[in-house]
Amino acid sequence: MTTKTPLKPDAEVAEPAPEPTSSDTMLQARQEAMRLGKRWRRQALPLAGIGGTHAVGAASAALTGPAALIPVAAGWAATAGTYGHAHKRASRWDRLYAGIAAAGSASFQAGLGLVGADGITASLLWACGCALSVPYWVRHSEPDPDVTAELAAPAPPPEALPVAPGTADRRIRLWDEHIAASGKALPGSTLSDISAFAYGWKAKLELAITEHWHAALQARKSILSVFDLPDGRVFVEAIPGESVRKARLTVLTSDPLQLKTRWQGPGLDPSTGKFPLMVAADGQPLPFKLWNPGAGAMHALISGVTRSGKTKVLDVILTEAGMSDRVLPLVIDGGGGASLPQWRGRTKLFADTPARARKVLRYVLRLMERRRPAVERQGGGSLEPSPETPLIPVVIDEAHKLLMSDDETDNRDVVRMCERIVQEGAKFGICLILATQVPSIKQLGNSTALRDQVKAGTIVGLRITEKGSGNMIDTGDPMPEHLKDLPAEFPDGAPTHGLGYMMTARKIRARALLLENPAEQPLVDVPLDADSAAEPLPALTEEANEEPNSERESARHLQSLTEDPGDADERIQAAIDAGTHPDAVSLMQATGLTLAQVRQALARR
Ligand SMILES: Nc1ncnc2c1ncn2[C@@H]1O[C@H](COP(=O)(O)OP(=O)(O)OP(=O)(O)O)[C@@H](O)[C@H]1O
Repeated sequence: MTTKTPLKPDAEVAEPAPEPTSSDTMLQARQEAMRLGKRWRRQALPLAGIGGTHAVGAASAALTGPAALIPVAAGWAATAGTYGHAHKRASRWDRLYAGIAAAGSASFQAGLGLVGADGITASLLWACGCALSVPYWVRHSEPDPDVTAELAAPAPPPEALPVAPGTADRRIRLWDEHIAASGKALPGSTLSDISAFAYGWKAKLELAITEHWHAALQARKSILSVFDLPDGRVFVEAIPGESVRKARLTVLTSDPLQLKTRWQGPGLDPSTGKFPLMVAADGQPLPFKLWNPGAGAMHALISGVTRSGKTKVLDVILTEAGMSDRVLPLVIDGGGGASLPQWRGRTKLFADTPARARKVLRYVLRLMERRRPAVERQGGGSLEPSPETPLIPVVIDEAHKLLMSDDETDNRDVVRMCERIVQEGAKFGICLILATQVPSIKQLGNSTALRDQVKAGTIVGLRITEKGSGNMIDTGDPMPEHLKDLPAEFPDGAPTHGLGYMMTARKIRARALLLENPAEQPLVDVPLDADSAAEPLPALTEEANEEPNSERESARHLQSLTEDPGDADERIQAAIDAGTHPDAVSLMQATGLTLAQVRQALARR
């Protein structure tokens, strides 16, 4: 029986190599020398220069009479030519270096020509030349690329071929087929940079030319359907600074917001004024800003229906504030002391009736005046929160109860006071943090000033129940979903307390951090700055006849707040200039002043 040895392909049958001849060896040596010469020619240049100088000097020394000048003249000419070449293309320092090298070479040529190139002068020439070459070598320490070796190296394997259609990521296939195809929700769009995270995946979305990323927001329901997901699992957000055709897509395969995320301890960063308040659907924390470094205190509005979790949001804000060495919060509980009971006795001022609320607000307005000289002393700008000048956030829970007026209650004085705080307080380190049931101007006492200033700050929108009520949220970029569409329960039946949106750069569903018992947290006793401390604290104890609900008393309060009656006069003049009929009622409606103020102002005219 015979065994067959497998046949090798023809190319693999090796021929015996022929013996190298001496001319081959010479050729190889020359090629190697040329290769090295090409690679190291820059570094060898100074040595060639020193050698040339040596040769010129030696030749001149060997000759006698005027003939001795010929090599020196030729050497100087070559040196001058070299210097001229270097000078033309070099920087200032290179020119200086080339000049020193040329002068050195010429001097040595003359010196050697005069005294002869004996052992001492030649050694001196080489030693000085090498010393002079050191900066040049340092500068050209990198050899020239070894092109010859690179050409001789085997070619790298070709890059992997693109993935054949049909074998790409399943998500891209679904996208291309059901979203990006012609006639579908986002024709011509592409999905890229897909990355997974603990609860799903993210991708970069690029829409067809002429499209805006808002179109992707509209296509959210189609995307949910294509990826077979329940509502509230797809988010489209703008990418700051990128083209309007690009957006970030977040797809949740599970919902991390279903789990409560507990507050982890104080996180206020004094350098940014921020602390984490909510956790977004992709697991990222969303910070709340108490102040903007360099730009003053930030106002805020927290809104949501009863049991949506807004008091718990205030608990986190108050705890972060109370544990900081540069924040001194004041509390007004519009719920009669039942909304924020854990803060009674734990803040410098705690007001639980409308009359006490007014006292606190008036006190805050006086603090603004007390702090005015400090702002002037620092030459304008805003007071930066510090242990010496603490930020004073005035937190008002159930603020709508104190701001809205009806037939029986006139709260316009409270609105005026709050307006002044939001309009002027930021630079004095004083801000207003309001909690209402609905993010609407109506709940802010129909004050456009309050609405505008609060909108410029932070809005936390928790669940609401009526569509028309979210009019402070439905502006700017469209929301991924209306706050009224937020579910009351998660699929497992657990309530969605704390679920909502923070109107910051990221519009993504989020849930507030939960702090069960704020009373357990140790607070820092922050003293007021000297200017503010001079203002006596209001006594919040007396009960009798506290309610200034009558028109007369409201007007008196307003009058006390308007130090300059010219303010009312200016408003009235502006309203008349704008075409308002000059009767007291029309002017009252147009200016927001009380009837008494309007009458007084008209009497002054
Ligand atoms: N972020 C959260 N995570 C989990 N549970 C929360 C969260 N926020 C609030 N809750 C729970 O929801 C319930 C209601 O919260 P909270 O009192 O803050 O609501 P509210 O909107 O202020 O209600 P009300 O207007 O009636 O005062 C509380 O039992 C609280 O424990």
